[in-house]
Amino acid sequence: MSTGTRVLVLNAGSSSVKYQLIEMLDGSRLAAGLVERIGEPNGRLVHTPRGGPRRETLQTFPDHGAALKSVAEELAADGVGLDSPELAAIGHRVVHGGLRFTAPTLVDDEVLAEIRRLVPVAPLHNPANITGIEVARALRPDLPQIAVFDTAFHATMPEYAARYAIDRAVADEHRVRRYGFHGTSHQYVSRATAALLGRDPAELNVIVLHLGNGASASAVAGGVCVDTSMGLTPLEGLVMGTRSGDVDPGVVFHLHRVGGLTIDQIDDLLNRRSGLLGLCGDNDMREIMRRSEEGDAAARLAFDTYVHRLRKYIGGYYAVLGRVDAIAFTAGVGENAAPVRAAATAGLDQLGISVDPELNAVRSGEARVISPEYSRVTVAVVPTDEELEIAQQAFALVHAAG
Ligand SMILES: Nc1ncnc2c1ncn2[C@@H]1O[C@H](COP(=O)(O)OP(=O)(O)O)[C@@H](O)[C@H]1O
Ligand SMILES: CC(=O)OP(=O)(O)O
Ligand SMILES: [Mg+2]
Repeated sequence: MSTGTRVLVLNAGSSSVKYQLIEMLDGSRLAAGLVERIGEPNGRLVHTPRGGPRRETLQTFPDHGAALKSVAEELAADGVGLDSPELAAIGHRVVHGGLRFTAPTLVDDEVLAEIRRLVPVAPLHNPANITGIEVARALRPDLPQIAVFDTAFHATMPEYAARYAIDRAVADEHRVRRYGFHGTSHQYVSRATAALLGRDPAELNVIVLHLGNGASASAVAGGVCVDTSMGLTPLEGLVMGTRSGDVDPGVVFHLHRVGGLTIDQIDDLLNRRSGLLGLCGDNDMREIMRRSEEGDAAARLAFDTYVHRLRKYIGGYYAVLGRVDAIAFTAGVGENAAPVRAAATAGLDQLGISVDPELNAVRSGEARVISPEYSRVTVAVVPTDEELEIAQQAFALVHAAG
């Protein structure tokens, strides 16, 4: 077994790779960075070494392989290269683990083949995750490559929450059910919320709202996921940057039969050209808030539609849980967009949900409570840290195996 104490975490997205090199002895970041716009002419790599100034590289990264090679060079330049004996494992975010992968898993050829088999149900994500694993494996074939799945935390959902009400035999044959995603974040944030409140996660009921590019809500009862908004694929649920979230499946039939769109065109429409982008031409919440403050009607509608869907899930999960102790906002929008938090919780005092405008306006990278003392439900902003969670799970597996 490796005696290393560091884990490199790769979170490969469709056009980006986020990475962190973490020292597991104290959880500190030795380096962190992001490669974005992979495959486009104006690619960008931002690398931040521990303690040092961040370095930016503007160049074209034709594919994920090229991006990861540049990441390896940046790490080597800091003296913490991929060849370091202190590296214990490489942890990979893998979005869809299907029915089989409900725990962190050491990747071999057979596991990789199963992750590839799941590409049709995570077309935006699993292909990039696979590339990340393949490139990392080529660079360090001797190191354990460990996959940590977005779906894993949701495997505890009761069957009545996971099932769609469609013919059971058909559903079972094709493994059609709700899997849920962003599980690593929901798990981390629900625990961090308990820590913020000084409570035992086992006795806390939390609604977690992960609002990033993809967005999902979950109901977590005593540390266990009991429902989540994403489904067979990361398309169901909340309004997202470019994804529609919930639509009547009849919309698909109609667009095909009457609108003449092919299934692939509808897939592209709902996954890449809908959500905030489809409603107003922008998928960045900052831009949408700026435009709507200037009175732009399309941006205002996009904001209102986004918030309305969010409120429906908050109400729904309130009923699912029966008793809610905390609501936690996380990810890019949840952590930064105070107007979204305010609008999503406005007028819910009857449910014991209140937000203090001054606390809500505070900008900080720390977990913090934004509800007043009298609010029965604690509303909080709890920054997610999927990379740390992935590193911890990967490191624990390496040690358990050793
Ligand atoms: N200061 C901010 N105010 C409002 N929204 C923000 C802010 N910073 C980031 N965001 C939003 O966060 C989103 C990205 O969230 P993030 O969690 O980083 O996404 P992902 O990890 O899914 O790529 C973007 O759509 C952006 O609009
Ligand atoms: C599953 C998912 O939607 O992930 P992301 O938010 O990274 O797109
Ligand atoms: Mg994210």
